[in-house]
Amino acid sequence: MSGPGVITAVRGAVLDIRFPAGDLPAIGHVLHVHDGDAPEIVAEVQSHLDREHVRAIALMPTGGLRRGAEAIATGAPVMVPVGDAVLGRLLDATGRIGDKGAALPDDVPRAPILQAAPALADQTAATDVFETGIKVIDLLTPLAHGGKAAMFGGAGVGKTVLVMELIQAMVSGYQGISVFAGIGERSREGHELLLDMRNSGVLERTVLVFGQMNEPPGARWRVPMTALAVAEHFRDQRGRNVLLLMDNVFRFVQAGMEVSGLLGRLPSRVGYQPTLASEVAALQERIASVGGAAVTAIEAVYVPADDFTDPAVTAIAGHMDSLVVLSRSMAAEGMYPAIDPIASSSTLLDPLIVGETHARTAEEVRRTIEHYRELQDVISLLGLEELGAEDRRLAERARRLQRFLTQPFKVTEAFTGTPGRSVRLADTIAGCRAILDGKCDDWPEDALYMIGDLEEGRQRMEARHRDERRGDAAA
Ligand SMILES: Nc1ncnc2c1ncn2[C@@H]1O[C@H](COP(=O)(O)OP(=O)(O)OP(=O)(O)O)[C@@H](O)[C@H]1O
Repeated sequence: MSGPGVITAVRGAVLDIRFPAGDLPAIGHVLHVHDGDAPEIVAEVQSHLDREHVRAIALMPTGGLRRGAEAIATGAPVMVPVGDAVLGRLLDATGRIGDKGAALPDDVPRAPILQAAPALADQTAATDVFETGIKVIDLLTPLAHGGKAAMFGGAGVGKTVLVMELIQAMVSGYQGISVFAGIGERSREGHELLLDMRNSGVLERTVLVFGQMNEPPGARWRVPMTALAVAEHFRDQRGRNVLLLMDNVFRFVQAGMEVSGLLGRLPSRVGYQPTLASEVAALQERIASVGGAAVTAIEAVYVPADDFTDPAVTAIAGHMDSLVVLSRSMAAEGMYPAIDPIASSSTLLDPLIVGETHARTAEEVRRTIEHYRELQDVISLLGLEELGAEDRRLAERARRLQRFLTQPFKVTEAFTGTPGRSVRLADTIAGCRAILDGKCDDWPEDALYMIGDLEEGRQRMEARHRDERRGDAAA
């Protein structure tokens, strides 16, 4: 532990601190800065400038901080409260309570936010399917229990709605602990989530950690690490399964880019930090299953300017087991959830894991929709009628499959007016099989739009026939 340091420069979130020569705190260690009666500021050492000076990034606003203030190094990384005491609570990146509730007990266990990933030999592979009740996900991009899944999409295509629906679907039926990390998004969304969780009774098994867009870059950059420290404690000390939800991981990369710029480092490709790949890996590799306890991660990833070749997007995608890609054109057509059946994928979609029927059905659904897309140019020029009989049949089935894979969500009930549906995987597969096998060829397309299982479509169709007959009789 070093003796107290003295702040020699403050430039926004960047602090330079002088320590006695030969007694510098290590990189990644925390500094507690005190300036008179002002509240304590927590900062993290980022570089050693010379034998006496370190440069640190503050994880809190530094407004009003003066040169000459004292910085105390504790000889450890930022330590945040973990364990049962934080269940049902909202924390910030430095572990302070953000929900106006009671203070935490003094003896609450604490864990460092920076830790190494578990050794590869200790990790267990993720091959059990985590059913979500969302048709298109369960069929085409199954999520792994203990795996990592990312929802990729540009602005406003439905990432947050999808993550919220997954929270609804998974947390309520889940026996483990859930940890939600809100990274760099609107702070309103965080408070809405807290209220929703409290009302649905899942809050007591959940920990919320927020570093939203109104907070300094250091906080947004460290908040996923804080969430991980909480998740790792439940996994390693308590042997509990943990569901880790992160919205939005792109904001973590962006905050890292801001920090890198503030520290005066030269940018790399597309202006990103030169350490992009290692920063993403340091986060993603800690999300692992060890000794029978699994951490399952669901991450929303913003895709800047809908460019899927963006270096941040590709760096994150490389770590995922399931890639859920949201499509702007599907969102524009109202085909929600706007999950692109062709671009999305999952390593679980293998006959040895999900079984022969599931894998074959998924493959046929994909092939049919892909073939329809290839025909799209011809159709828009000449119309569906000009296709050959075989192509036309395929195109009609593809359109029915696309509609069957839409689904009303529970979280959108309030503004769509349609109650949410959850569909069992077996019913999803049976529905797609029926469409592929031509059993719904004479159904009107809109009977399949925004329904749960196929039975609901049948009821909708029969109700419509009844109405028509009644109308005919009245006429
Ligand atoms: N499943 C859905 N059903 C109906 N409407 C939806 C659905 N998903 C998204 N929407 C519509 O799209 C809008 C944007 O969704 P959302 O906020 O999830 O997008 P986002 O990708 O998270 O956006 P941002 O990048 O701005 O955070 C919603 O407000 C809603 O109107």
